Order: sequence, then C-alpha cells, then structure tokens
Amino acid sequence: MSIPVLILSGFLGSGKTTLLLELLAEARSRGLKPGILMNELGKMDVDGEIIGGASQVSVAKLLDGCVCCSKKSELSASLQELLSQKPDVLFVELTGVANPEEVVDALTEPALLGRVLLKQIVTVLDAEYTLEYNSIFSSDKDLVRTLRRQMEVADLILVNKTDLVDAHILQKIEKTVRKHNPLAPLLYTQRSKLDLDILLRGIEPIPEGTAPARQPFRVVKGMASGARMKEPEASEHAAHRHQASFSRIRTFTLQPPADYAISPAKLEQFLGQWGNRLLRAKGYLAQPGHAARRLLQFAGKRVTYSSSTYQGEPYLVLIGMDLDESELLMEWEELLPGTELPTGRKR
Ligand SMILES: Nc1nc2c(ncn2[C@@H]2O[C@H](COP(=O)(O)OP(=O)(O)OP(=O)(O)O)[C@@H](O)[C@H]2O)c(=O)[nH]1
Repeated sequence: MSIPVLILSGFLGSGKTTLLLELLAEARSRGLKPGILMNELGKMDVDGEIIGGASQVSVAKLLDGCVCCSKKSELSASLQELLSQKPDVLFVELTGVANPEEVVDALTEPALLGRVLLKQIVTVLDAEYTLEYNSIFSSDKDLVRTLRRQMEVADLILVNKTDLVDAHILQKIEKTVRKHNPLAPLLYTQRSKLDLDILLRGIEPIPEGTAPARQPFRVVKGMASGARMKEPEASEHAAHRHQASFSRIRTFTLQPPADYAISPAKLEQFLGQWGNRLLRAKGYLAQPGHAARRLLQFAGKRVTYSSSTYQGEPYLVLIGMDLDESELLMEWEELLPGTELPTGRKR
C-alpha cells in the first residue's frame, strides 16, 4: 500500500508551518499517524522545534539547504526513514524557495517508487507580499520564477493572511494566480484555516500487518507484442480507489525490455515532444556502446547522461503536468521498435 504524501509549498513566512500544525491536529483527531519532513534553509531548526513540541509524531529534518539542490540526495533517505516508522500519511513542508516538483522528483527514486503516492500539492501565498514578490520590478528573477512555479503546480492555493490586506488586493492576487494556474481551487484563509477534509479526505489509518507497496503504482511496459500498463492486483484496487491522487502532477514509470539499448537521439526526441507538460524525467537505461546502465536526467529541457552502478531493471520515470497517459503510451511504443540490442542487432 502506498503512503499518501501532501506537499506544503509557499514563500517564506506565508503560513506553511501554521497549516502543518492545523493538519497535525486534524490528523490526530482522525486517528492518523503522520510522518513529517521539514526542510529549513538555515541551520537553526525553528519550525522543527515548533512541530516537535506540538505533537508526538515522526519528524525528519533537512537543515541548512534546500531540497532542490544540496539536500536532494538526503531527501530520499529521510523519506525512507519516515516510511520505516509506518505512517498513514506524510506531510512535506518545503523551504520557501523550493520548487515542489523537485520533491516529486525525489519521490520517484528507486527506493521510494511505488511506496508513496503524491496526494496534493498545496501552495500557501502571503496576501501581504504576493504582489510585490511577483512584480518583476521589485523581485529578482529566480524568486519570481519560483513563486510562479509554486502557483503553477499547485492543486490547491491558499491566499493566507487575508486579515492584513484590503479586498482589492485580494482581487489582484486572484487575477495573478489565475494567469499561472486557472484550475486549482483558491481559498482565502487566515492563520491557514480551512476545511481540512479537502486535504485529508480518503486518507485512513492503515491496518496493522498491511504489506507495504513494493511495485511502482503506475508501470507502463514497452513490449515487443505491444505496450501494456500493469494492472493493480484485485486486492490493490480498493487501496487505489481511496488513495487516488488529486494532483495534476503525475508520475509515469516506463520500462523498456531489459536488454534493449535506446539511442540518445531517439530518447531525446521522445522527451522533447511534450513541451512544458513534461517537467522532469530520469531513469536508468541501457545505451548503445555502454555495458552498464546509464543514469539519464532531463531537467529544464536539457538531457544529461552519466555512468551508474545501478544493476536493477531499466526504467524511465516521467514527471508531468496534465500528461495524457494513452498518448504517452502510444509514443513510447513508437520509440521502442527503433531501439538497438547491445550487440548491434536491430529489433
Ligand atoms: N496576521 C497573520 N499572521 C499569520 C497568519 N498565518 C500565519 N501567520 C503568522 O506568520 C508567521 C509565519 O507563519 P509560518 O506558518 O511560520 O510561515 P511559514 O510559511 O512556515 O514560514 P517559513 O518557515 O519561514 O517559510 C507566524 O508568526 C504566524 O503566526 C495570518 O493569516 N495572519
């Protein structure tokens, strides 16, 4: 069974920790055991102290670095540590300058694939400062880009601290938000208070003895006889129903046949065709001329390859927003007939 993950993003001081405290209280009243991952930029673990003092829950902390960059490798290890304590739900609070998709990326590490399920990304906006942060005149480019990204990928947007601004500011914020995310529900909040059923609906205590999920929850296999999607076992269906992801960001795991080496040119053509809908891709694949699996990374529309010691089945994870599954599957099928066996034989 995969553990649902809620990602809390939003700029510094917008109200993420306040929301997390609300979520913890609600989770407790629902009999849920949460695990928390907190990421702080400074060395001082301020929020961890607040949370730790407030509840008896498993907390993992990544200090002095943003998960996007320096802490990325530790993120997967921390999440695994949290999972070993058998939580019913994971809350991940990001630093204000993190892109939520970077965490989604970490959720697709081999050790976590299929053990966690992204439920929703919540972005909290500070009503007092959002317009200023978003203005290209008063903010630096990176900051504006991050803020917009946080809005774009959100499944729910909270405009918080409404007590500090007038109604016309809220209207302007809504206009700005809608430019970047026309779909996500937008709520106005004070002290990050909302009907938390919106976030926790369908998350239930996991009965003792339930086996943890081992398989990727969405496996698409490329096969000579035609691609197919791995269907969940009958017993998994109920779990999948109530654990449905409500996120626009989805991950897909593509598995080429074990001994097919995919040429970089074809792979890049495949990756390039999704435009902005493909946020990131990575995986371990066989490549012509290389005996060992190669690590592929696709980020910011650039592809890089590096050597790896990975010895498992090859796979490619795609992280996309509004990616169409059947379209993806069709194109993946197209890609495979052109692949080459490592020996040079054509398929
Ligand atoms: N006036 C007002 N203050 C708020 C509201 N929500 C949160 N705060 C306060 O704003 C401050 C920052 O809130 P946090 O929840 O710590 O914000 P955060 O996003 O976790 O901040 P970082 O961890 O620095 O990124 C705290 O002092 C909160 O009590 C609100 O709706 N109105």
